[in-house]
Amino acid sequence: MSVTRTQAPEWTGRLDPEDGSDAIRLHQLVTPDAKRAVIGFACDAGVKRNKGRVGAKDGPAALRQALANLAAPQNALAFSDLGDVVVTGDALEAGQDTLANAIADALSLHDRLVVLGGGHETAFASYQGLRKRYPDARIGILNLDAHLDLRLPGEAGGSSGTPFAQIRALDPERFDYLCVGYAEEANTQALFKRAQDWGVGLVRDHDLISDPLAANRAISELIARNDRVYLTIDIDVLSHCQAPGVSAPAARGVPLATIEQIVGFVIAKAGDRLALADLVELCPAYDQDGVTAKTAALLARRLLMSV
Ligand SMILES: N=CN[C@@H](CCC(=O)O)C(=O)O
Ligand SMILES: [Mn+2]
Ligand SMILES: [Mn+2]
Repeated sequence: MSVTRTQAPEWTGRLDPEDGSDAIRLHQLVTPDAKRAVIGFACDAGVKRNKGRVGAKDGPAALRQALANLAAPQNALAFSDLGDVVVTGDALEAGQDTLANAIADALSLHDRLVVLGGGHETAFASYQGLRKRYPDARIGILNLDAHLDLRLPGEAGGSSGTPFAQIRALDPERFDYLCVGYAEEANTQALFKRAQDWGVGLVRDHDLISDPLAANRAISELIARNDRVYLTIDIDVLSHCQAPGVSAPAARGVPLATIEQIVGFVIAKAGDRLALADLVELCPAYDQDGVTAKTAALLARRLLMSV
């Protein structure tokens, strides 16, 4: 049972020199001390404690691989790779502490950091890292997820199902949480009751299917009343066709184009206030043709490359 930091791997991928200097892919943009950065959280402990199917520990490597060959956009931005925090066995709390400290340090050097999970226990570390960097800020939490993840920690402690209850326990007065894309049948009434008691904003998957812009007003309001926005994307918010490689695939899910629209909207509205985002629950062992990693990489690319 231990926590280690590993160096960033070397990024490699396809090269197209015959097409000239504009034929750039993301692996060619990785450089130290860039404004944007990624860091990985290689951890199975949260999903294991939550009785899910494990494999999220391999998420960061699969995401890097899927990112590497994506084409760079016009006006591409360089980004840094800060390596991984690796949790072996059940050392979840120590891993979350290490990641939170790494995030707080990174946010003084980089203007946007994208954390590659890990299960949704990543979020408890992400939030604490952002809070350490900005102790006095009002932080709005936007979670794109089929699940509310408001379970209470059990005897073993937190898990991938508890991050937002744990965040609230740190400071109930300042808790400001909006969950977008939840599936009614994937959350018990106990969790909905808790969400109501804690003033959680909710936008249902069905509402986003009939109107892709259904969450935009609630998102605008969240951004307007906070100094910082923490965006956390649980890839199981998408349908199992788009995201089979997760612990808990969604039978229905929100369409990818709608999630892309939402991420673009958050970036445009929040600007510099969106300093931290994470992508969680990718489980490569169940990922047919790497489609889930490719999907998650589209979202990570947008977060890294957009101003
Ligand atoms: N990260 C959270 N996951 C879901 C998992 C549900 C399931 O395994 O079916 C939750 O706890 O609600
Ligand atoms: Mn989740
Ligand atoms: Mn989920």
